[in-house]
Amino acid sequence: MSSASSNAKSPGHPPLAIESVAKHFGGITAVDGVSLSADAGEVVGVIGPNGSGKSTLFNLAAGGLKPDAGKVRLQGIDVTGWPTWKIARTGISRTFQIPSLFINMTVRDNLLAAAVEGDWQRARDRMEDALEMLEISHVVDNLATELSGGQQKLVEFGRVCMRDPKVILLDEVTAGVHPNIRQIILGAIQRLRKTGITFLVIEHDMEMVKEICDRLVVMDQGKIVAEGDFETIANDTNVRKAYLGRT
Ligand SMILES: Nc1ncnc2c1ncn2[C@@H]1O[C@H](COP(=O)(O)OP(=O)(O)OP(=O)(O)O)[C@@H](O)[C@H]1O
Repeated sequence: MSSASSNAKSPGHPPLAIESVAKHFGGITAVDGVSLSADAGEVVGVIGPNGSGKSTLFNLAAGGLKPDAGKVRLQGIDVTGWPTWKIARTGISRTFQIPSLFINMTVRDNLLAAAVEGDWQRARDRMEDALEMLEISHVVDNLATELSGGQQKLVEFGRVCMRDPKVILLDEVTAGVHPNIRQIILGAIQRLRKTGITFLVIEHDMEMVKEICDRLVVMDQGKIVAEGDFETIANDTNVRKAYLGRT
């Protein structure tokens, strides 16, 4: 797991800064000039109705997509348009709504395959930490196909931890999982944020958002329409319009 010192803020540079990014798909504007930055150890919730641009924003930050305009900076380094593997090695790592594991490999090999360092002892230590934190040590020799959907989400979270991340993007990580697994995930986020890791989380589960997020940004039609703490957002008219539609 990363140490607090290795995730220390570079002076003047937030861990993650997204600056006026935009992405179009043909005639559709999926993300329309979004700016967002997050501090070390902060958990920022990204919410909004279906199709509002949340996943596209994650893809722009993590390298799955290249923005048509704008910049993504990681601790001040311009990583805009870098390939996913290079961005992951630099420190932004993400999970997907549907876990993307190597299904015919064991949990152990799935974790070790995500290691970024050539030092195998450190990689094994990091794996042991992840297995213990996520309470999946007992399935370490199981194939990914033998796991429940919730356990697969835990392994995907573990794979992110193997990459020594500074910023973790979680895409609906607790959707559809058993309450016990949800608690394990919440505990892991709390533990990792204390080491200085920054989180951006896409969530539809408002209880989770209320429990874990320091700040929320609300997206609608590719733009940020509101920003603030849970109470502020819950009472914001733009947010109600976004979720309930316009008259
Ligand atoms: N690869 C693509 N090609 C064409 N249009 C796309 C593509 N990806 C996303 N879109 C469109 O961009 C808009 C934003 O989609 P996006 O998936 O980012 O929204 P979202 O907020 O993550 O939605 P959800 O909550 O349903 O996952 C939608 O209109 C979607 O149809």
